[in-house]
Amino acid sequence: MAGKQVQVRFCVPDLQKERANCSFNKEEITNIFDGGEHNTETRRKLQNIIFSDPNLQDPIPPDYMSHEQRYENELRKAVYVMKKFMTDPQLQDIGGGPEAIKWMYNSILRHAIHKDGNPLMLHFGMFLGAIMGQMSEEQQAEWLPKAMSGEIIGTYTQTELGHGTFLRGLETTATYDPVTDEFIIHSPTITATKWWPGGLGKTSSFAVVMAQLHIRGQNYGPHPFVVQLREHVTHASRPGITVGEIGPRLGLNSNDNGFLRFDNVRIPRTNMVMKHSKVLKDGTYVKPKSAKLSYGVMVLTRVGICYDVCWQLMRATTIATRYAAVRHQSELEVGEAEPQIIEYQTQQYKVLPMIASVYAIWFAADTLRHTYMEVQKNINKGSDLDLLPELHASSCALKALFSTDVTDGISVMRLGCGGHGYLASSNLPRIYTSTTPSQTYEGENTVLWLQVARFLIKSFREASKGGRLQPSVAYFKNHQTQTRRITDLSNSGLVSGYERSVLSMLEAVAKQLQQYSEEGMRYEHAWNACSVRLVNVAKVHARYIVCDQFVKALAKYEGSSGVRQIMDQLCRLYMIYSVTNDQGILLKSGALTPDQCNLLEEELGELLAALRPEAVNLVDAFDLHDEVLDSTLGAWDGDVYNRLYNEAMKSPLNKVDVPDAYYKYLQPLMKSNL
Ligand SMILES: CCC/C=C/C(=O)SCCNC(=O)CCNC(=O)[C@H](O)C(C)(C)COP(=O)([O-])OP(=O)([O-])OC[C@H]1O[C@@H](n2cnc3c(N)ncnc32)[C@H](O)[C@@H]1OP(=O)([O-])[O-]
Ligand SMILES: Cc1cc2nc3c(=O)[nH]c(=O)nc-3n(C[C@H](O)[C@H](O)[C@H](O)COP(=O)(O)OP(=O)(O)OC[C@H]3O[C@@H](n4cnc5c(N)ncnc54)[C@H](O)[C@@H]3O)c2cc1C
Repeated sequence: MAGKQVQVRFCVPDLQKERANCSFNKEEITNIFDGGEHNTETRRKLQNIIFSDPNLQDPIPPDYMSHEQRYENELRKAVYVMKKFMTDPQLQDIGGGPEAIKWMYNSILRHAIHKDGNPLMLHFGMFLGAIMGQMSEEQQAEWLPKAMSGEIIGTYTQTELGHGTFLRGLETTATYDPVTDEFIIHSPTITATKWWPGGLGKTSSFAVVMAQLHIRGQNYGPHPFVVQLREHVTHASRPGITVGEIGPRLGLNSNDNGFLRFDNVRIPRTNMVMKHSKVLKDGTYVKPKSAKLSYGVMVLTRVGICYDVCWQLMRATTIATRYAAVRHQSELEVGEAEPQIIEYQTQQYKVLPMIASVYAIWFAADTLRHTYMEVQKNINKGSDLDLLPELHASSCALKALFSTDVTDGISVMRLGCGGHGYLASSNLPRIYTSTTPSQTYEGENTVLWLQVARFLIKSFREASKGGRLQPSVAYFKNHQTQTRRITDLSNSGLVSGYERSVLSMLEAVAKQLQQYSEEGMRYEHAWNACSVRLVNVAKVHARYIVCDQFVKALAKYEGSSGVRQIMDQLCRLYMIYSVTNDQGILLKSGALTPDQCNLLEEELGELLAALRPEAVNLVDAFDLHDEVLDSTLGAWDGDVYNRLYNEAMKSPLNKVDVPDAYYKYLQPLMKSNL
């Protein structure tokens, strides 16, 4: 919706009623998701400035624009935002400049400005991420100011036509020529063509390129290099560079995801990204502390995705919950007025566990972010990298779990809005199409689950030998002495049920791996033959992490009793929702009995009823501006039917009563049948 309005405080009677009684302080919850009162204040100031700026509005709804118009419109806004942040005095007051742009693009506000992708997204995300996280200090001094000011625009090009997942299989080469002190970047085959990177097609003048490093005939594996793709000023693609856009996609079509080929393009040796590995002038290769440090930008982005999908779930739950309070349908009692659909327990079961999931995701993402910062600190200090496997496994687990949960959750929110949820103006289709690729990019989820399983199996074997365990698998140490069944159904009891199920699943799959090996199967094939089970155990371990973090976050919470109480209920709901969904697994492992499952299902119904009166207040507490929601069904005022009608009026087909197509096609047909 091309919204012009700012927050309207009128709301329909259904929502007035929902908002009349609220048992908790909404602002306290808003502050949690902003990361503190100060951030809430900054965000609100920022959104007031941004949303009242006519230059950041869309001239027509993007759904009615062509591919080129969408790209141009988003690029116009992205560049305007950059200029505005550099010059607008109102924004200097709240800390304008490049850091603030980065802050804004790493917040939920980016979804309000750019409705379906942003050609500069990769610049602010992975290009700057590679400069700041992967370049030496001298390199940063050279590249960072140019990238921050927009003098150069960059992207991150790793995936090729032939290989996305298997990085060691990348075909682009960077061959060192000691005579000229240059690397030669080359795409030897069609499958070596870089394919997918955001902002690559028409926007970026530079790229971080992942290529196999060759020195004197030896391959040192994939490493990052900075390559200039387009000329300054004219922006023409440079000699030896073939670059363009890859065409329409399921969503995110305002971005210019691109392809790129190199024909023996020479770059200075110092364009190799050299914080971790280096190549000296004489061709000596200096090894990094860990070969996987060059994968660091991906790890950072996986952490970012956990937050990003959480914002998408906040948007979808806000829309579906408000709509469920406004929509009346069918009857609970024959002859009575049609109830709000949120009165149906099945509707509550759609929205409330997803609201609880927002909290669960947020707390686990926060812990992951702290682990990331800890590892970064250690890398910068040059200290040991003990926590690197933990960070890798947890970031893979949570990125895979949250991207799946949220994509599924958004789909449930859309279905929960009936037919209107299918309309573009509800914004649920676009929220879905811009979230579902997070299951593929930054590591295809099945592949990430298998990385988690690798870590689990290794840790399980370590535990059996009494070895050192990383924090997320510290619970493995008890596995030989523990009985399987849990006796109490408290939150910590249920967390323990997950632990025991993971251990039981691991025990079984480790046994199967062992058996295959003893039968003479090579380990890799035994692994493949067990991989469905391995993925399953990785998923249960990930759910364990999230449940455990939710319980721990609440144990530390020091806010008001009202907020504490509602979060306790949400945590309990998340636990029971998860356990009852996974009951087959918990029953099979012997952690739960059927009677215990019945008790939990009863409690689930009670929790839904207890939380139902707070549903609208809970989503209000996310404090999402109408521009962030961009939805006919989810706006704060709940004026759903007028909004739906007004949006329909914007369809270009409604400009005339009888369209030209009638005269061209239909009239001849209808005439001939007269
Ligand atoms: C936002 C929108 C924009 C989107 C952008 C993109 O999509 S950009 C494109 C995004 N593209 C993708 O995301 C591509 C996804 N693919 C990949 O990330 C990798 O190819 C891989 C991780 C699947 C395998 O890598 P491999 O074949 O090199 O490794 P291996 O399996 O042989 O394991 C060897 C050891 O390395 C360990 N280890 C591995 N990674 C890490 C790490 N990051 N840190 C630390 N450790 C790591 C692993 O645990 C194992 O340890 P162990 O057990 O020996 O102690
Ligand atoms: C919207 C979008 C934006 C993107 N942006 C960028 C970008 O900016 N920069 C960039 O470099 N890339 C980008 N990508 C590419 C993305 O990172 C890759 O698509 C992703 O890593 C998956 O790789 P693939 O496409 O080669 O899939 P494949 O690896 O070919 O996966 C296909 C199937 O094979 C299975 N499979 C593969 N390997 C294994 C295995 N070892 N074990 C079991 N199953 C396996 C997978 O599970 C999957 O089911 C983007 C992709 C999308 C969709």
